[in-house]
Amino acid sequence: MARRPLPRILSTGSAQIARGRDLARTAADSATDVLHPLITMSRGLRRLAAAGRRKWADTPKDRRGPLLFLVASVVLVVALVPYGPLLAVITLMSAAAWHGRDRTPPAPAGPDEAQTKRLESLYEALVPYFSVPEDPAPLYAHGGEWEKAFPSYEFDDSGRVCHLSIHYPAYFTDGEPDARARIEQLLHAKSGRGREYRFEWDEEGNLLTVTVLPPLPTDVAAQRFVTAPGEIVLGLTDPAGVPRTLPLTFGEERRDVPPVVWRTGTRSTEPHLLVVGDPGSGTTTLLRSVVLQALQHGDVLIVEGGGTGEFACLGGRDGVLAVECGPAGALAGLEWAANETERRLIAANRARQAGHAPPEDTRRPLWIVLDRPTVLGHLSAAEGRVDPQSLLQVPLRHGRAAGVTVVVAEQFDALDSLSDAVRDHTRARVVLGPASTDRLEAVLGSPPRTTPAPDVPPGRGYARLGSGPVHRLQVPATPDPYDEATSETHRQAVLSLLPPHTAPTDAAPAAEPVPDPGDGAASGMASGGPVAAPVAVTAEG
Ligand SMILES: Nc1ncnc2c1ncn2[C@@H]1O[C@H](COP(=O)(O)OP(=O)(O)OP(=O)(O)O)[C@@H](O)[C@H]1O
Repeated sequence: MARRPLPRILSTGSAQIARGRDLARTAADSATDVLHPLITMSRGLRRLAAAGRRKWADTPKDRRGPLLFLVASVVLVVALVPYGPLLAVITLMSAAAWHGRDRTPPAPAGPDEAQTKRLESLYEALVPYFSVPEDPAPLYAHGGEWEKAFPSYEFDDSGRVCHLSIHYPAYFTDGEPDARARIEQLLHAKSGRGREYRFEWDEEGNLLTVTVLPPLPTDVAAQRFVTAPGEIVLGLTDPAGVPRTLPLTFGEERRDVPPVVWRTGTRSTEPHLLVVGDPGSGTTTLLRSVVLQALQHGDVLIVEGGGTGEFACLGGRDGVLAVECGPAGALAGLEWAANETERRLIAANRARQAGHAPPEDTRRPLWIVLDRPTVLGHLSAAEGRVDPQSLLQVPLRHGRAAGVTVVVAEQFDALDSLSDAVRDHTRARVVLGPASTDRLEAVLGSPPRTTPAPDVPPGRGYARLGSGPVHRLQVPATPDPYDEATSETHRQAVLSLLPPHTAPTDAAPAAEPVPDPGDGAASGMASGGPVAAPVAVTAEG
């Protein structure tokens, strides 16, 4: 069958639209040129009127009468003098033209002397990397023109480069990570250490863009985030990295900030999280923040290997199944969680086969949160018990389908002791604290596009969800409210997020939960869940 030609409107439409747009732009430019004096004068009249209004407002009330009289007299005299009104109009228009002139100072023509020196020094430093002797017209040569190599640049108030575009020759091996790393290190050192840089390589355009990143805000306190069920805010990041923002309160202020949101649940592609850091980097704080968010819609079992009672504030609260601090309690709790995962799977499977919706008691999300499980593994081995991590296999492998999420925090030096199941199934990753690029790559699977900063506040690091990009991260301050060093503002912020204490089911009075550093007895337990939660853990201790 012969193909019918496109209607004319479709084939020539875009050309006509483009021509029309050009005509409109030319007409607008000409009109602006012709009307320029008028625009200037009307702007001047507006400014004069505003000045008059200000003067009138500033004049004390008792002097307004004489002032009005003076103005009226001047108007009368001008009106009576020959050619007075004409002269007055000419004077007024001249004054308006003078006041309405464009007063924006002309942009500086180029960099000043010190800035030029910096750019020259950067250019010279790049010459050995971006030139080869065979190049007949090298873009980079000693004593060459840096203006051609750096099409755009910006300086901060301290006179250091904060943005730079760099053209490089097409033969530079920008696809090789080592070659890139050499250039990035050099630029980092020459542009000023102690700041974080982002390097964007445009391989098609042979253009490298270097941007200095402002520090992420550290004044974000724990608070309720506006998120959907199953979404967990890990922290804040750069605006360029994520598609959405969250309205957050900073004391009295409210600001929209870009968050790193981790989606959990049955549709999540990264159903479990691993957090790694050095001591004091803020891993426990991140876990506390995750637990407070998880408790909004689910039940949480907490296993604390550090034994410092940093989750004591959560003991005995609604939704907190147990806070376990020792090997015996941890093993009992994790065994229960593994059985519960299997039970949920079987129940959901049976319901599916019968053509029913999954039963109600399999739908409430269950969270298993472990802080430093390798310590418990060590203690368990000493007592001749199994490693608690071995009980995580089922929740890690089948948790996604059963609504069970596992969160593990561990220190760098114990990473080797993490089980294969933990390493294979935790596809959401966070690294906190100062870490070299190699360490970051080892945990996140990809280096960040930014240079790691040498000094970072607690809670600062990087996050990567699955195979997505590496984001800079600042965790909201969620300290232990029972810690004496915690400020009153932060204590109140965390306390306000805690669920209410679980109503006692027997006559025993509700006691304030105290972590038991001894044999692993549960420090605070409650049956907040719809199924037989590890109350047995409590009884067995
Ligand atoms: N995001 C944060 N914002 C502000 N302060 C934080 C943040 N994260 C942690 N801190 C502070 O840093 C200190 C250490 O935090 P945290 O206990 O969470 O670290 P950690 O990595 O678990 O180390 P450790 O295992 O030694 O306890 C605490 O005083 C805590 O209040």
